[in-house]
Amino acid sequence: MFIAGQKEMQQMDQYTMDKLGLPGIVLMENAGARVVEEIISGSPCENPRILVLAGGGNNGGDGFVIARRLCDLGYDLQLGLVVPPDKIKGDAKVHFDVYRTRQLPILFLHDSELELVQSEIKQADVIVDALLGTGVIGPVREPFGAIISMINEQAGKKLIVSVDIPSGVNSDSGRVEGTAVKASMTVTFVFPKKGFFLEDGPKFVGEWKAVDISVPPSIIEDLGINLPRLITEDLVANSVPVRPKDGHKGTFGHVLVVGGSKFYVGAPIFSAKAALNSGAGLVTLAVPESIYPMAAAQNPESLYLPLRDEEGHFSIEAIDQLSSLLHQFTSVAIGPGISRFPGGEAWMKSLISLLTTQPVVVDADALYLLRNELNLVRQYKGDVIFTPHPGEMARLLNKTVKEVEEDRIGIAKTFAKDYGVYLLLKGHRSVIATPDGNVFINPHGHDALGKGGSGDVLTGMITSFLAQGASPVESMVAASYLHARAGEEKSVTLSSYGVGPLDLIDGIREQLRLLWN
Ligand SMILES: NC(=O)C1=CN([C@@H]2O[C@H](COP(=O)(O)OP(=O)(O)OC[C@H]3O[C@@H](n4cnc5c(N)ncnc54)[C@H](O)[C@@H]3O)[C@@H](O)[C@H]2O)[C@@H](O)CC1
Ligand SMILES: [K+]
Repeated sequence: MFIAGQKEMQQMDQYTMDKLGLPGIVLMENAGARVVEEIISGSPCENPRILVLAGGGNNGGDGFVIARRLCDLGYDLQLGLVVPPDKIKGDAKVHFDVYRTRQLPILFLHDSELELVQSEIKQADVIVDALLGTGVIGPVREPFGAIISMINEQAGKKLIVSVDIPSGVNSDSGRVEGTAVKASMTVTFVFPKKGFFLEDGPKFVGEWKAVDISVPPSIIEDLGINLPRLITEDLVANSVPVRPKDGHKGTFGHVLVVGGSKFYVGAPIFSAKAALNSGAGLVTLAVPESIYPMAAAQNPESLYLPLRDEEGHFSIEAIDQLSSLLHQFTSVAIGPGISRFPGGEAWMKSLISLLTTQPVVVDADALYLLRNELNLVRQYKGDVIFTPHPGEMARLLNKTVKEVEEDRIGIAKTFAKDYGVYLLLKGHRSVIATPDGNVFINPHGHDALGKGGSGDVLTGMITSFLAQGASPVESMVAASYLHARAGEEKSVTLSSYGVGPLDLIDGIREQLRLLWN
């Protein structure tokens, strides 16, 4: 499934109207009809009182269709119009005129006391938010702001259905500059909007569903646009490497994890365990020799390469030890727990120069150590995957975290193209970008994952899928999704406070099992 922004939605609507000849009022009628179906199926009681709040743009136009159709179905319905009727134009006016001609119930709220709105909101069982759609610009003006605050007082108590997007959320950035409706459910047209997955958006959108309004599925090809894709369970099922029944440990690849230091003993272990429990045939852990006994005692499932160290971090001799061994590994993860050690930049440079064509996942402080040698990455013959969190991304680009968070898709896309890397920008909703300009968004994520060690688990999973023969995109898509779903599910039994990296690995096994059932 694709994800669209305001401009692309406008292009699609325009194409359907102008080139295919389907009038906008038909699209609006379809849109309203689909929302009505969802309201009925989500209704909290048999005879709900429904309040439709409509603005003056086309989102309000959808609201007039919804209100008319609900009246015709016999529902106890009230339409509240928050703009003066003479402000309604175009397709919305056509449907408004039909509504008026039919003499269906309407309250003119633009010049009435806000107490009236308040009492209507309180009486309703279901509130339909058709105030503002993708056309919102800047913070919501009054009386929208006050009305939205009243709607939000009912959040969690009543069914709040937003039409297309919660009013006040920017469909491109997810930003809420003033206030926005906290929807229980958003029924969106054609494709989910970028704003559902960015910045404030996820906190407002609730459960969402994309519905068909007769914009044809071929439209993306017809318009020749490259939209971000949503990571779905189907995409993941097609991305996780299939295991031949007669496979042996040689079939499933050999992962090398390079990391660890005196202060970070656990990180490389989490990566190694995650790699093994996501199906890798063999996992070797290359750690500084001073932490090797501890690591091996904690994690006997891996093979070990204890490397020369100096004060608890890798020393330059470790590179010589690795040089004749690297060819035997199918995929390599560098970084978990490696730390920022003196001479680390030169150390990283030497290690990257030794690798030939294996896919390499670069994470954590390896990203820091490589920050001034990105040309090496560009020249590398194999695939390189970076998995930064927003802080690491900001450092790679000399930007602030705020700048990164304000343009996650744009930044990920540009970086992946500029340096020829596959990039997984972590966050509440992770963004994946490829060197050829494709973008994927993970709709899952959970605060249970907001702990040290979660990222190491993700790195291990990606490297594991690579070792089993998946492409970089398949590995990132599958790992990101299953990792997030594991966090969500584990939080149900352990609470989001209680989920740790080892629980996460356990949850990933469960997710893999569910995928194949
Ligand atoms: N034919 C089409 O184009 C279709 C459009 N659809 C609906 O149309 C919506 C987009 O319609 P529009 O482009 O008319 O835009 P909206 O209806 O989202 O909003 C535009 C209206 O909001 C006002 N506005 C903008 N920013 C504001 C702010 N900060 N505070 C208060 N008022 C503000 C504008 O003055 C204008 O009246 C979609 O979200 C969707 O619901 C659907 O009906 C499907 C078909
Ligand atoms: K809306």
